[in-house]
Amino acid sequence: MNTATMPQPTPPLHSLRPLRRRHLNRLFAAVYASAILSLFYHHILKLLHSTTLVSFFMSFLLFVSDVVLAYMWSTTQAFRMNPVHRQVFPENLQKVLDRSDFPAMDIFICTADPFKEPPIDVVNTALSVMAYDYPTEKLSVYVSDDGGSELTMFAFMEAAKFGKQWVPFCRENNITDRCPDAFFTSNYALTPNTTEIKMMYESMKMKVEGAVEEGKVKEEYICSEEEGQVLSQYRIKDFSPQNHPSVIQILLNSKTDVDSTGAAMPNLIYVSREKSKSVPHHFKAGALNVLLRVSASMTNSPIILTLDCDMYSNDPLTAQRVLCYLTSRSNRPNCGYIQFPQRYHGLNKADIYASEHKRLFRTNPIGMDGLNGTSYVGTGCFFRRRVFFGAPLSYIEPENPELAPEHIVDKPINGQEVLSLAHHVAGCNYENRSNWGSKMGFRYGSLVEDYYTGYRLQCEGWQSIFCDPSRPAFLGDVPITLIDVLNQTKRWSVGLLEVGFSKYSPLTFGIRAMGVLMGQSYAHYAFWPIWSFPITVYALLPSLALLRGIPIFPKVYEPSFFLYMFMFLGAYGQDCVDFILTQGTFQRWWSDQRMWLIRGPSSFVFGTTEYVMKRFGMPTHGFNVTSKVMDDEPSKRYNQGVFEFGVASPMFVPLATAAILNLMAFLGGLVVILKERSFGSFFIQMFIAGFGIMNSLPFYEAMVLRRDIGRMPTKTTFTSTLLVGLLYGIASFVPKI
Ligand SMILES: O=c1ccn([C@@H]2O[C@H](COP(=O)(O)OP(=O)(O)O[C@H]3O[C@H](CO)[C@@H](O)[C@H](O)[C@H]3O)[C@@H](O)[C@H]2O)c(=O)[nH]1
Ligand SMILES: [Mn+2]
Repeated sequence: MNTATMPQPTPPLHSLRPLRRRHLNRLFAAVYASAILSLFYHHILKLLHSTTLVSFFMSFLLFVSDVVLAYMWSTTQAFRMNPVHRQVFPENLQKVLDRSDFPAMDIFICTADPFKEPPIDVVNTALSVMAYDYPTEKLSVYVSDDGGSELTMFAFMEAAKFGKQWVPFCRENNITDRCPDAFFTSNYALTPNTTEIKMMYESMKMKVEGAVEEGKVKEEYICSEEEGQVLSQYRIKDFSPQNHPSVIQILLNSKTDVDSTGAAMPNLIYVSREKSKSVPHHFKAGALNVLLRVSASMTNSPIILTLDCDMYSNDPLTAQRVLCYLTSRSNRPNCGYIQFPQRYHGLNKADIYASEHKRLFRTNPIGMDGLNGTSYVGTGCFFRRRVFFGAPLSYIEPENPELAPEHIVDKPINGQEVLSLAHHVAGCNYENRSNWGSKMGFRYGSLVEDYYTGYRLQCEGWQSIFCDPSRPAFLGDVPITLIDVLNQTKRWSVGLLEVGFSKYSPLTFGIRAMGVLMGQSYAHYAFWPIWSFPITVYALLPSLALLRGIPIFPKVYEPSFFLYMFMFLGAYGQDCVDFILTQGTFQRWWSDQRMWLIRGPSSFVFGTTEYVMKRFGMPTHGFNVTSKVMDDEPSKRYNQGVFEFGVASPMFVPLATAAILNLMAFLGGLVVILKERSFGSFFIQMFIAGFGIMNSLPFYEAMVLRRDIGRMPTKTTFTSTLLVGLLYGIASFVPKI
């Protein structure tokens, strides 16, 4: 596994170094595992000695909670056994590979809704990659528009024109921020040149945003008959996002379109696949498979980059960094993909919603990279096209040989032959009775198609590499309201459970296919939502018992008290250290653990419920696209680090309930302690309630102090207060033991 010393061609293109902290991690894992065993022993004694049904039930709830926590702890150890650090040296690339030998790349950008994903942002993403420091004629950008919208098409027609100025501008001035919006909001040098290009950008932006505001492209924006014809495809009878024929448009052709300096432009192709209400479209995975085939019919590049519409390129050298791994035969001979972390711009200082997902996108991947490679996270990932056609040693031939990864396209991309094949493979019935989605392409069956696809590829024997350069390769938007954040993780929860409880569960199939540690890493995510159980139990049970004056934890100074302390401080402490060591701050870590607690009774519980409903065939939400719109007011509050509630969502109810209950319990607990002089018996319960209060501060503020529109809706506060009353009522029937 440790391959730092493998011979490499000189000069080196990349290096790998295991982190020293792995030794400490392993030692700590052994100590902590023994503590878990002692805790279980303590639990079993308590269960055996419980005298009443009620005390048995409470002990049992706590025991199951701790079993879940221990299981999740065991899965996180896989990430800690061998974390590695990699470096690439793109400056050496051209000594090894001539620029003219760089392989061609197809870049896929997905968008699904022009009102949640502003077309001007999608355009920015596309322009940022079209301007890669890479031979332009080897780049092809394919935009998938699941929103089937003339607004997106219009935005890209404009982008094609502006791109002819933007791409050479970046190249000639050696610009680093090649996403126009990022460039124009940075501290750039004011020259006549930049002022001119800024004006062009602003004029494009105004037209595109104007069209979105109107909801349609006005006649005055349409410059030519050809443009009118393109847009007329959307204006046929019964055309809707859910029901329409395929629309494929070559907006730039690298063979014929040149930029303002006469150099070739990259290909830019717009694709909106055929949709029919009666045919399942498999959301993003379906869109990506259409792009796989459409791109095969046109360019069939051996390397594919997938991007979400909000993830713009922040480093023009990224494609070259990837070549550093793909050209040298590294220690990963079966490397199928290279994943860059999802990183974000515009986070507030404390990252109140923990949108950074540091563990998911940065800490855990270096752990998996030290095993057999990291998971696929949906965006910022470069694949070899070959991985979508079977395992490394068992190639699966697609139904049409023209789609095979080795096939060389020698026909013009705007020729009739290519176009008719492209429309054919973008048809909504094309995949019927085929291997697409099951053995070929991106895999269907989970709402987290990224996680699932990467997982299945790794089970087949493909490996991967995690590349996390210090300048982020891609930057994306974060949701800025709590409900968007919770809905996003709710969707992930549904998708993850779909994998966890499928016949390909990492626990069974995964461990057999890729070994215990890799299997455990994937199981960690598959069972992510089960964290809801211990979090909810710990949020409610100790407080209710405290209010009733029932001690449920060991007394201070009892040996098992120290066990509890060690387990809490040990797990939290290690988590905090890991977080801060990956370029984190204490403040952001605090937000991160708070969001973990918040997700428990909300996203995770509701996600699990939705999963169960789905299993029983009841209608569910599907892929609810996260909004990337930055409205002024919520944006302002987000930047000030204030939580945004605003809507009366049922997901807020358990959270507000726990917040109120913890506060009441803490105050009630003080009374109990003073009355009974029993501080020692209730210390842990007081501590838990107090910890709950510390984490609930934004909730109290939102329920009581705030008057702005983002406050907690009165309805939610009212319902939660009633619920606390109800819970307390039920608890009062419980006899004191
Ligand atoms: O029917 C659909 C639904 C979504 N998308 C696109 O999928 C991407 C991700 O959607 P988003 O709403 O931003 O979801 P997130 O939860 O932010 O995305 C994370 O989780 C998804 C899986 O749930 C992955 O696909 C993403 O890559 C990953 O960043 C966007 O570009 C969408 O346009 C489609 O193309 N078609
Ligand atoms: Mn997203």
